Amino acid sequence: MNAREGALRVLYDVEVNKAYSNLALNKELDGKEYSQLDKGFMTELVYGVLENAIYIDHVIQQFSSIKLKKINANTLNLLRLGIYQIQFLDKIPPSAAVNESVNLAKIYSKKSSGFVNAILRNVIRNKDNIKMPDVKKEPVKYLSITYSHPEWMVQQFLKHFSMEFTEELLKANNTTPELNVRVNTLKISIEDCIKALEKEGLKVTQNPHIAEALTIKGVHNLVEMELLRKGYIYIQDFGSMLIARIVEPKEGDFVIDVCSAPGGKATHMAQLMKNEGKVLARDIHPHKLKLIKRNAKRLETSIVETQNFNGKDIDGNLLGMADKVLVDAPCSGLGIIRRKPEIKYNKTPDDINEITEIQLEILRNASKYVKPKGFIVYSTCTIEPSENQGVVEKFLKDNTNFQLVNIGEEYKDIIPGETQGEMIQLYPNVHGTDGFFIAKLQRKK
Ligand SMILES: C[S@@+](CC[C@H](N)C(=O)[O-])C[C@H]1O[C@@H](n2cnc3c(N)ncnc32)[C@H](O)[C@@H]1O
Repeated sequence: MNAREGALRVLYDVEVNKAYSNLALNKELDGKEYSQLDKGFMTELVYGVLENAIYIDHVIQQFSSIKLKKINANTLNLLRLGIYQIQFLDKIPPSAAVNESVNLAKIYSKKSSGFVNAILRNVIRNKDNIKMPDVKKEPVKYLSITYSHPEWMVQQFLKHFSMEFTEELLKANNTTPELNVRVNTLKISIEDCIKALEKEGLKVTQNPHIAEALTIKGVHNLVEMELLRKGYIYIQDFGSMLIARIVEPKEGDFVIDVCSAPGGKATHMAQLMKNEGKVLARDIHPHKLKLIKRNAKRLETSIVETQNFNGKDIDGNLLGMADKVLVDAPCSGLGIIRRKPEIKYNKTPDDINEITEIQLEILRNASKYVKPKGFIVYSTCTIEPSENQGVVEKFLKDNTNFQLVNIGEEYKDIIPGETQGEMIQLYPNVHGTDGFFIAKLQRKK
């Protein structure tokens, strides 16, 4: 098995079985004997194809008389893999890209090896003459093909942002995020952790806003990293870390995290509480509670208690009991396209309308657990205003007993970039973080 074959299998899984790219890739990497080099190359191929799939399909359609819909999944993915290497990877000789795809076609899609060969050779000959839509006449189509985002998504972004901002956002969505980790200060001091990472030959930078947040460079094998396995660090985006910081739980607090799996923010809150008090970590999916438990065990956050509970229901036993409540709501994920590029192809405009109803219902129910003068934080990893400000504004309309905390002002020391308003929105192209939204509300009495 080589990297290209592994990549083909992962792409099949993502396209046909609708698997998440990160999970499908881990499944392929797990337990198979790939070299370190092959693992890296396979990851690059999978994400490269997924990030650029609309553009690549546009190229295929220019050279194929057969419509894309009529081409079977393996043949199509072999063409995509070939074109990605020809068009985006200077280090691969184009002839090698063609030969490898043709050889794999002989195994995975026997009758189409001639077709794969013909299309890829044609692409090599015409690689600098790919026809693109005119940006002035068809801006949506141009952005959609150039940056491989579906047209409806581009239109949605253009409703809220300028052409220039949208283009920067789409570009940023196709980049690989840097590796951010949170130091688990329950087990190690920040200073000692930085020293230990540097001892492993890694380049470490401490975030200027959040002391426990580090960026590390030079990691070859994350899974084998001792500091990670032993719970000294937790992989987490800066934007995500900001959320627990804005919940700002104190030692001894009772906190409810109503949508908590896999427990990134729940364990961070327990860390900020120095393992004193209680974090009730709930989720609708029982199998995901295992992930929270595993993380809490590894990080030694002993105050995290898991519970299977649907946020669409109300728990009469907890009314007015919590000092702080976190609703890290399920969302369209338009802020984490860098990590899960398949979001671009799997989501529809209807998904957004549907999810806003659920988000509002979960927020309404969760607010009932807040003590007088207590707080509730609503966060998502999307940049779609109807799921963010839209939900909060609707909530505030019928819940006049809550008021917004001006987090742009109150937490300006930890929020990256320019001062923001009462609610904050982070963007990959502006802040270099995932596209998180955060609002904090206080119960008046
Ligand atoms: C954005 S993720 C949470 C991430 C988590 N807070 C963290 O920091 O690791 C949203 C979670 O909400 C859960 N979820 C979806 N619908 C839910 C519902 N109706 N009630 C409770 N949890 C729900 C999903 O299973 C998912 O784990």
